[in-house]
Amino acid sequence: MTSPPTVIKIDDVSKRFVIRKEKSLKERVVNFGRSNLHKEDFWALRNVDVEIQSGSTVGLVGPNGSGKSTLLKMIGGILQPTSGTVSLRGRLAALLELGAGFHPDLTGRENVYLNASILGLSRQQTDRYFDAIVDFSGIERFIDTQVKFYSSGMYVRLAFSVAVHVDPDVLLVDEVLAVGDEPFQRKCLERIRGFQHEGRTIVLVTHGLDQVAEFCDRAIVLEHGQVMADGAPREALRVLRADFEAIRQDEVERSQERAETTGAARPPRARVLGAQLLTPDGGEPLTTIEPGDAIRVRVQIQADEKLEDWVLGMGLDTPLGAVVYGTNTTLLGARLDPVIGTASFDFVLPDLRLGEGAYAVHVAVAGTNGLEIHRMSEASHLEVRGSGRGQGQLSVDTTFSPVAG
Ligand SMILES: Nc1ncnc2c1ncn2[C@@H]1O[C@H](COP(=O)(O)OP(=O)(O)OP(=O)(O)O)[C@@H](O)[C@H]1O
Repeated sequence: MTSPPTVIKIDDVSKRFVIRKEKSLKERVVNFGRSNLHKEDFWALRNVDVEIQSGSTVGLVGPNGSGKSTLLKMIGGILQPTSGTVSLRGRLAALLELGAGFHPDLTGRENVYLNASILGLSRQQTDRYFDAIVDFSGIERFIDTQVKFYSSGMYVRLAFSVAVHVDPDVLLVDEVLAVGDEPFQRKCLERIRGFQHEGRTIVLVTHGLDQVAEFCDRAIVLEHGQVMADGAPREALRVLRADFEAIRQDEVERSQERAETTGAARPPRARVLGAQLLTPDGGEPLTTIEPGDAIRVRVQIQADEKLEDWVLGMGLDTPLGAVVYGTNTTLLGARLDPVIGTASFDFVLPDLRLGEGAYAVHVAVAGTNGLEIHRMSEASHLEVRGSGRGQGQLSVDTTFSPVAG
């Protein structure tokens, strides 16, 4: 079998922006008479290589400022790379940041024609699609209003509607979809699904990781302008979650250091060392269960300083990080004695009626004031075998019968 042709080829692409910064007062005095701005190079993308095959749906994910929109704009031809090349085959339609593509002083109607012509449609072709475009957008009342008076949701409605009606081979969608209301977002996602069935190529920038898991057959994780992971969404998202966790932990540590230097009260140094899953009697390690089995989660923590007034939390997450279940010692009405050094604690979960699949166990130590001290989001992993009688995160012994009469 031959693999589908490549429609987007990003070859060793880097993008540099020049940032102008205000000089400090000292610099202004030293450089008196010259500009108050100094320039600094900023690399938004560095040596990115990506090939996207026809018919695939790719999610571009990553922390804020990691270069996702820059890469998407480069695929869309809105930005040129500083070095490297981007090539694209087929007709492209793009829904990029708000403001791109539409002229503010023109009406919605005029913008539809302008936009469609930029995307390669003749006036006659646009005439044919026009009613469908306006109908899908749901903003017919405002179609003869200048778009500068549109709300961001109205704007996106019209822009998305044009993008999906011009028969594109490649559809680029930036996060902007998120400003549409819920029914419209649903409609867009349905349309994107339709596109997938028709074998079109879609590149989606999003922070909705569940959207990536649901829609994409591939995810690319960008961080600091570089590709950190590229592959099956589940694996790529695991890398991203680990990154987020590291960023979060970094922030906690920085705020602790800040508290130290300012003399403010800071939480004690403590961390989760790990967790093991055991049979309920605590005898055997365990990795796989049947729905309805019980498990014992043994948690180890380390307190480098006396840990008082504290809370221990534990929970189960899907591979994408959605919490399926969580609890903590406050909710359970348990009082924790002060701890110093290492200590272990058991949570016993009887009758765990989880649906088939993989789950991660998270564990966190927090103060009774609610401030988290340390969290381990994948302290352990649990696999639940299924009965094949249902889907989702719950296992239910559902019965079925026709109603007589
Ligand atoms: N025109 C520009 N001039 C200077 N810097 C820019 C410009 N456009 C983007 N950047 C910078 O490049 C970096 C990447 O921006 P980009 O918008 O691609 O990130 P992103 O991953 O899409 O972020 P977000 O999730 O916040 O939308 C950011 O640090 C941003 O400030």
